[in-house]
Amino acid sequence: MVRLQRKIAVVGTGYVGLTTGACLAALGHHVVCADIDANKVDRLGRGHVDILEPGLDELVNRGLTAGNLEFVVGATNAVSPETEVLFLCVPTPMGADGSADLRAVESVLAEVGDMLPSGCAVATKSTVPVGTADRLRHMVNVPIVANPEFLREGSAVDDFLHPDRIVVGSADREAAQRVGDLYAALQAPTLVLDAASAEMVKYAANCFLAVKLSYVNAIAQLCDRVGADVREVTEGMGLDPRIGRSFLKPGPGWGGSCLPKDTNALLHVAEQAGLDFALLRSAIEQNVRQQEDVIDRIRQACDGTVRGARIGLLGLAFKAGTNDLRDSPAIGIANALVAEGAEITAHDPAITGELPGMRLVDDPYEAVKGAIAVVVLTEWPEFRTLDWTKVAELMDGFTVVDTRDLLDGDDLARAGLRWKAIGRRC
Ligand SMILES: NC(=O)c1ccc[n+]([C@@H]2O[C@H](COP(=O)([O-])OP(=O)(O)OC[C@H]3O[C@@H](n4cnc5c(N)ncnc54)[C@H](O)[C@@H]3O)[C@@H](O)[C@H]2O)c1
Ligand SMILES: O=c1ccn([C@@H]2O[C@H](COP(=O)(O)OP(=O)(O)O[C@H]3O[C@H](CO)[C@@H](O)[C@H](O)[C@H]3O)[C@@H](O)[C@H]2O)c(=O)[nH]1
Repeated sequence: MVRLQRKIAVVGTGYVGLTTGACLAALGHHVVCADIDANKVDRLGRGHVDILEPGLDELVNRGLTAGNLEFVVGATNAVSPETEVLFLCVPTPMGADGSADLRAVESVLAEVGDMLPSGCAVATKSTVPVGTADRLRHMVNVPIVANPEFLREGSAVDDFLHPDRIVVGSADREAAQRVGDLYAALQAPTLVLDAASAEMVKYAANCFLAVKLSYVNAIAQLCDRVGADVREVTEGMGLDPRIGRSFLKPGPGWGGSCLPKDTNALLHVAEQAGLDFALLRSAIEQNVRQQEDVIDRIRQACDGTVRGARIGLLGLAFKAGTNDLRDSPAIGIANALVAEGAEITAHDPAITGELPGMRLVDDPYEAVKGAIAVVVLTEWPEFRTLDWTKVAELMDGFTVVDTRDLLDGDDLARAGLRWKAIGRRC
């Protein structure tokens, strides 16, 4: 029997909102989740989860069955006189000038601003620029608490239930503490800060990760030029606990729904504050160069031009374990190849349907058939165990560009294929 604890409203049922709602319900709270997308609400209400997140489906269905997780259309329908915390989990996409677009956040606050009961708090889980909680305080009759979320796609439920830290920040410390208390069962270190610092933690963390990746991607490029092996180099770096082993894997560039928009948003915040954040700008520029470098490697694999060349792509999601294509480097690279006249056939185990400009197939061997070059763009483990002799027979060329350093070069060599990985001796 679920012990009903606090009455929570969650607005936005995407990666963050649905995970938050389902996990808080699993912790015993009564949660009402709202979305503007009536079709999504209808499906969720019947237990259908459309995003790929291990464990989420089960938690949603458990909450529905227990009766402490509900789905409604529209933020106002999630609010009741008993609501204690309203979580904002709506998108904050990148605006034309790089800044975070806060229209969804503002529109929800405008909708519910007057109807929140006293004693309630609004918690922003959406990633919002520093100063947002203070700037929007006038829109609601209750305190706003910045409560950034650090979950990763593909491990959202596990990350939510086993967080490294809980960060809450507000001008009203008592309200911040109340929001922090919701997570008490998780026994995570909890930082109670002012709102600006809490908002800054989120950007500072994501941008640090992006800088780290741009750095390691540049090191991989350099390894290629000087004859070093980036896998050995990063192993040597990662053993230093001040550096750490994670986020040291070179790739086709970092992507996804967060890092690209959050780096641009922080750059914009810095510009507004009169700071030339050259380091961050440079990390963003390196990321563009990384993708251009991959395209160049593909051109070389096709004897200098991709015009008219059949290219097989393995992986389209921005990383393995998700079906999210938002700001995926693989999509950027595929589109650039299409624009140069390549004929693209792509396979991703998590993606079905149609994508503009390319043929999407549900069999990896179909994707490589007749290809001059094959390119691994997402590190799905199943690509590692493909029958490379069969791949070699199906291909018209013999180069496999492995942007994730996923494959075993010896396996490919035995099949008569040429393996090209960034920064690896091959
Ligand atoms: N995706 C992540 O891994 C992640 C992690 C941490 C933080 N964040 C941040 O969380 C926020 C949400 O990200 P997401 O990936 O969950 O987005 P998402 O696009 O997956 O989901 C957002 C949901 O909000 C709904 N929505 C939009 N406007 C609405 C409104 N006015 N009223 C009610 N619902 C509305 C949409 O229909 C959608 O279902 C962003 O600010 C993002 O930066 C995302
Ligand atoms: O060693 C690595 C690690 C990651 N990546 C790439 O970096 C990008 C981001 O990966 P990841 O951070 O795992 O994805 P997200 O799910 O977008 O999570 C980030 O963005 C979220 C939204 O803000 C935060 O909550 C998370 O803490 C933060 O890790 C992807 O393109 C990955 O392929 C690499 O190339 N090499």
